[in-house]
Amino acid sequence: MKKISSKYVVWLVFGLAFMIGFFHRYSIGIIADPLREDLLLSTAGISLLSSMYFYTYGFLQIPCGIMVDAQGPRRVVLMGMSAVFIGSIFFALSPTPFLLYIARALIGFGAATVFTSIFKIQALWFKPTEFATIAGMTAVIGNVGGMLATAPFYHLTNALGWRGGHLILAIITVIPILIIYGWITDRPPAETDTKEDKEEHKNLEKNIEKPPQKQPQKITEGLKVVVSNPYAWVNAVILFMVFGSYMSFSGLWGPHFLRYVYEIPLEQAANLIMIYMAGVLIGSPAIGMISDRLQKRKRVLQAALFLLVAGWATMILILPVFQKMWLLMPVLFITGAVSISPMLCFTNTKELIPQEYTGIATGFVNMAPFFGTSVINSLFAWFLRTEETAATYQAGALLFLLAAIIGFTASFFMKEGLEAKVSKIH
Ligand SMILES: NCCCC[C@H](N)C(=O)NCC(=O)O
Repeated sequence: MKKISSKYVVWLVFGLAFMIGFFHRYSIGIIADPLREDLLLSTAGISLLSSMYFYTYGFLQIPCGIMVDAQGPRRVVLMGMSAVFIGSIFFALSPTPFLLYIARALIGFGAATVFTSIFKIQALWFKPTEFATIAGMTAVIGNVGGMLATAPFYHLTNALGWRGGHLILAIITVIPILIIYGWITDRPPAETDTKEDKEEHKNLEKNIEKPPQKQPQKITEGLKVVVSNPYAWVNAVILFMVFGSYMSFSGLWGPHFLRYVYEIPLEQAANLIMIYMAGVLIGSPAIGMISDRLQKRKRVLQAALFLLVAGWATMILILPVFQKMWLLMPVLFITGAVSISPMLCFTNTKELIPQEYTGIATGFVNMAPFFGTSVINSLFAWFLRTEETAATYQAGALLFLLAAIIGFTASFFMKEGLEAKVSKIH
């Protein structure tokens, strides 16, 4: 069977898998009420059900990265998406909460394989000078999945119920499985029709299809290379702080922070979070593109993190004094746009680690945002332990400012890695 030779189509198919995984991440909130009614789940049970995904996803990042480097992204994603498929069917048919938890963990396990795989695909198919742009687009495609899990999923489950909704998700999951199985290779195929592809593949010669390496000593060696690299740790710190705050703000505390501190109804606050998310969606590819154009990761990230510090300071300390809503909107948008800038940390890590270990490196740094979110969420809750007021929300939100300052400071310890890669290719 003739294989796909367009890097954009390959990326898009892996992107669809990433989108499906992201969809599941945010899908429980919408179906919480019917789940409560049908399976008598308590609020704690709903929260555990949602968390099952995050725990498996976070903890499996390194093992998934190891598998990706050893087996190649194609096989790993085929296995992962099959787990998502089976998990979705189990979820849809589950007669008891226990089976529902197992199904959710299976979905989390499957979804966990995709991020490290898509980064490996990007490393094998795209030029180093395109990497940050395509990584930014990957974040967009994931977030679109997250957005589809809101109103559109609400309407779907209204029409078909939560079981029907999950059966539809299972059917959609078959699409990337079939395309990846039949038409996609890990690396650009040696045979290709178009002149552009031939030219491009000549530049990425070392990536041309060859069997993946499987030696076990490679795994230990890869882990050693990644964990002993101080710059991978710097990137992990930035991701822990900045993505931890981003997920904590957009996923949990943001609406209530705006509601109390700006004295607005919760519905308006939730709409304002959409402005922050619009910033994320536009900022992600824009920052990647700027970084690729300038061929700089560190400087671009520093500039973005400086704006992030300014954005949080304005939103938390300055604007509440004046209560100017028309000023809050652009500040939210800009803060969202620069909150996603640490996507450059994945790119930077990939550039500092040999390509054969891109999977392990991506998995290693991608654990940080998940731990960051749980730590920041808990610390924020500590500020609200006695009462929920504008003052306690403002105090909790200072964590975001502090995290941005730490992230900005850490960015001075980054090492630029793109120049070396570009000079090797030309
Ligand atoms: N709203 C969730 C934040 C996700 C951060 C980032 N865009 C991303 O894709 N991270 C990798 C992942 O595995 O989620």
